[in-house]
This record gives sequence, C-alpha cells and structure tokens, in this order.
Amino acid sequence: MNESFGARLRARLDACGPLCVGIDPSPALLSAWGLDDSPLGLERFSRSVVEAVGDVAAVVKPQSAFYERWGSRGIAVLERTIAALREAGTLVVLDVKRGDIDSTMAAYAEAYLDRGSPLAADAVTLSPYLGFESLAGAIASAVANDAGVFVLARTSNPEAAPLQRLVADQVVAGATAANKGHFPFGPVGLVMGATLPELEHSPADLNGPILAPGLGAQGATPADVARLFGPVRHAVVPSVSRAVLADPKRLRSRTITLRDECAALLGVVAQK
Ligand SMILES: O=C(O)c1cc(=O)[nH]c(=O)n1[C@@H]1O[C@H](COP(=O)(O)O)[C@@H](O)[C@H]1O
Repeated sequence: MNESFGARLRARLDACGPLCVGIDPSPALLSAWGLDDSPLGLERFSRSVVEAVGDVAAVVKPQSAFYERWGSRGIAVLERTIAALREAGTLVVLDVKRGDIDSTMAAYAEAYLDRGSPLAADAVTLSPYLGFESLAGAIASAVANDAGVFVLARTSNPEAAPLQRLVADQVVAGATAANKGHFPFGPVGLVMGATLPELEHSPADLNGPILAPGLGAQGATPADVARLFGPVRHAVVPSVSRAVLADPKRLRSRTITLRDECAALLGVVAQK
C-alpha cells in the first residue's frame, strides 16, 4: 500500500522544515529574471525553481493561472514542471482553487488527483463556495489516490474577510469531520492566510495541515506565522512566492533562510 498524503507531508515537514515555495511565473517575474514572457520563458523559470528549491522546500506550489495564460503550451510546461518536482522529491500542491457541483468536481478530481493524469499533484487547492459537501467526491478521490486537498477557509487577502467570516466555521468543521480517524494527518488541509490579524476560527482539532500563504509580498513575517499558528505549530506550512522568487541568484538562500526562521520561531526541528 502507498503512503497517504498526510504521512508523506509529515515526513517531508520533519525532514525539511516548514515552508512551501510557490512557483508564480508572472510577466513581472519573468522580466525580472531576463526571460521572455513565452512558454519557453515559463519553462526556464520553472526548471530553475525546481533546481533551486526542490531539495530544501518541503512543498512546492505551482500557480496554475500563470501556465493557463499560455493555453495548451503553458499546460504542457505545467505538466513537465509537476513531473520535475516529483523527480526532485518535493511534494507538489497545485494551486487551482477549483470548486463546482459534484459531477464537475469529479472531472476536476480526475484531472488533478487521479494518479494516471499528467497533471496529477500530491494535493490541490479547492474552493468551498458551492458548499463543503460539493467537495466530497474530490476528497474521496484524494483518499483513493493517496493525495490531499487544501480548502480555502480564511484567505490571505483582506477583502475576503466579510464573506469568509460567515462560512469559515463550516469549512473548518467539514474538514475536521473528513479527517477523523486518519493518522498522522487526514487528507483535508485548510488555507488560512499568514496575514490574518487573528485566527477567528480555530483549527486546533483539524488533524490536518494548514497552508498559510502571505509571507513576504503580502506583508506577513515568520513572527506572524508563529503568533497565529503557535497552537498548531506542527501542522502549519507557511507559503511564499514573490519574496523568494524576486531574485534568481538568491532564491535558494532566501528559501533556506525563511524556512529556518519559520522553524525556529515555531519551535519545530528539521532533520536536515
Ligand atoms: O491558495 C493559495 O495558495 C493562496 C491562498 C491565499 O489565501 N492567498 C494567496 O495568496 N494564495 C496564493 O499564494 C500565492 C501568493 O504569492 P505571494 O504573495 O507572491 O507570496 C499566489 O499564488 C496566490 O494565488
């Protein structure tokens, strides 16, 4: 039997320390790297990120939107990027933020979670706004494929607060129920921004990982991560894109510095 996503993530966090590096090949970053905004530019950017951080970041999160911009040629680069990340040994969270009725979700699950799919990742980001229950099929597919999902609970952008505040308790409760009985983590993680002023919806009983984007460009610091997520310190995966991607020469060193700072402030120990 294969290892569950929860077991693989736990092992990776224990080995590398707590950090997810996003691959967000925006036109601005491609230009800063001296690359063309083209599928070839995307490919070079993505390959460089895999080489620079694939062995030091517990998780890497390609942002699908920046590949989708280029249609089928961009998706082909995304497929190769996912394959290269898997080869490098890191875990791949594909950021697609999908959420739809159950029959459509089944197709998304086939695309992103089915082991045989060229876009299959270790986990995907999902949106719960068609109802947490609409994600049940995708969660079942994640379990069947030893994969995971990260469901948006409280995102890092401040304008989300009035809407998400109304439903985040339902999202936390749905994820907590889906994770019951799984060890060390269940298949359902939550997204909770590192930029949040406070955690209004406690993930203490989640029994799953928490992806916390917003480090750096959106203003959050490792100290914010520690303050917010101290009670669930072993489950939090802080996530950063632009702040480490800004300079290709310092990408690896900035990743290691940020990762080690998060580990120290969270009081978790990485083995390497
Ligand atoms: O799901 C995400 O990763 C995500 C959730 C969230 O609440 N906020 C958020 O910024 N993200 C993503 O995380 C990345 C953040 O990039 P930086 O602001 O450059 O670190 C982008 O790809 C966003 O789409």
